[in-house]
Amino acid sequence: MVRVKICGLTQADDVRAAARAGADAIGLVFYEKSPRAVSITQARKMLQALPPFVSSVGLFVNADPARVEQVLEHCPLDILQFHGDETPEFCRRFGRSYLKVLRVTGETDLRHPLDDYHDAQGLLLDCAVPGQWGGSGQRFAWWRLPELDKPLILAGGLQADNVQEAVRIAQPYGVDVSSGVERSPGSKDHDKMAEFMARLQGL
Ligand SMILES: O=C(O)c1ccccc1NCC(=O)[C@H](O)[C@H](O)COP(=O)(O)O
Repeated sequence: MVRVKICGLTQADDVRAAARAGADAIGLVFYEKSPRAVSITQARKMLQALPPFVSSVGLFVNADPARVEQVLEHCPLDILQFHGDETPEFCRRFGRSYLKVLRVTGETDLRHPLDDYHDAQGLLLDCAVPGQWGGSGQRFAWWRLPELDKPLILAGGLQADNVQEAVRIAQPYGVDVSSGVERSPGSKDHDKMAEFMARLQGL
C-alpha cells in the first residue's frame, strides 16, 4: 500500500485523528511565514500525542541552521523535510534522515537531484507555485514516475477525489497531503483525513 504523510497539522487532536485514520507520518511546519507554522512548544505537545510507529517529519524552508538545531534539540523528529532551495551540503549537515522537496511544473528530470541528494531518504515532488513554497493545494500534471532506487513521494493538490487517479498514474512510493484534508489552513478535517485514507485502501 502507498505510504501517506499528512502535513501541516497544528493541534494534538489532529495528530491523534491522523494516526487513527492510518497515516504513516505527520508533518510539522517550522516555517514562520506559513499559516500552518508551529512553535516548538506546540510541536512538543503534538509529538507527545503521536502513537508508536507513526513518523514525525519537520519541514523547513531555507532555515538558519541554528534554527534547525534548536528545533532538533527540543523536538524528537524522525525525518527532516527541506522545502526550499537548500543545497545537498545543507541537508546533510544535521546528520539526520531527510527528504528533499523538488517543486515541479511538468516532467522533471529526476536524475540530477537524485545524484545531488544521493543520501536523501526520498524525494518529494510538489507543485511549483510562484510565491509559495508549499501547501498551495495546486497540482501538477502527474506522469508515471520512473523506477529509481530512491522513494518518490507525490504531493500537491491531492484530496480524496483525485488521490486514486494520482496513484494510478504516478505510482509513487508515497503521497503527501495538506490542504485537501483541511477545514482551514492548519486545522485538519477528521472526516476528510479518514476519507482520504479510505480511498487508498487496496491500492
Ligand atoms: O503547508 C504549508 O503551509 C507549507 C509552507 C511552506 C513550505 C511547505 C509547506 N507545506 C508542505 C507540505 O508538505 C504540503 O503537504 C505539500 O506542499 C502539499 O500541500 P497541498 O497541496 O496543500 O496538499
